[in-house]
Amino acid sequence: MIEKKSEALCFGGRQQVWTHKSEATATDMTFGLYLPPQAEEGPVPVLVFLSGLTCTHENVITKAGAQHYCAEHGIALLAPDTSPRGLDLPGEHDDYDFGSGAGFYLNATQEPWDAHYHMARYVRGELLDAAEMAAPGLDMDRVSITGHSMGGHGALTLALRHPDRFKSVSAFAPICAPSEVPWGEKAFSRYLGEDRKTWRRYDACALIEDGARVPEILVDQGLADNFLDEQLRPERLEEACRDTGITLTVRRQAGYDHSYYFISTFIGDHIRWAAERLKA
Ligand SMILES: N[C@@H](CCC(=O)N[C@@H](CS)C(=O)NCC(=O)O)C(=O)O
Repeated sequence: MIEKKSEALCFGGRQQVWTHKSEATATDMTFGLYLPPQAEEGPVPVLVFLSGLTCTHENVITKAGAQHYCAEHGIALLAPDTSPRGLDLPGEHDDYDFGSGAGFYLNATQEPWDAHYHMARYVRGELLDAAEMAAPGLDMDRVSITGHSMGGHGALTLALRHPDRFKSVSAFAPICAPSEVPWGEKAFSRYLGEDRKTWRRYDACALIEDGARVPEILVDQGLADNFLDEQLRPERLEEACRDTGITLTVRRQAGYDHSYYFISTFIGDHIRWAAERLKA
């Protein structure tokens, strides 16, 4: 069952919000879906945007200014939530970087998180199925992925793990090596347990070191981002990609911070980059 919660006209297209029941999370899930004007005429490709810590489906659809570029290129934007909602697991709402708003796009194996926190499975499967149900005009053979911070980590790891599913991947200020930084160590040890070997499939650098490949990656990173050195570490991704055949472009943007002001400045480039690959 899927229910439309809202719809508004935006740059000639439709910005919608939908809610549906998810088996992966065993909760209701909400997502934003922007249908560009071209969706009235025929199937359009889809760009998934995964948001960062503390976000819901709403941040990117209200703050990134993406709809203008999606309308220009005839691309739908699919924006899921960042965690299951409506639960009250022990400690779930205590910290901004763990639990609600911080699902880390993985499949938890540790109690009590393993009953609900399956955001990797959700994004890869049910989210795409629900979007297709919401808008049968979407071309689900042409799907790309991008994201911000924790969502950049999600985009990189999902694309590396499912290179046939996603036609391209890019990221804004991604957590490049979560196993090696405080945000990732905290989340992974609680969701996945203390055995660090199990963390590797949710760490972009480890996945590449273990042989996962995508043809190319675009990253934008603000140099005035407070989280750059402690949490994000784009230089680790550059190291991991060296001599692998992956064409990595990291654009270091002087003066930009971690916020949606940074994202809205460069979102047009990421949508165009995805459009070129979705339409190739
Ligand atoms: N300590 C910060 C960290 C959270 C943060 O910066 N979140 C980023 C993603 S990692 C974000 O997109 N926040 C929501 C927004 O700016 O709209 C806070 O709680 O606001």
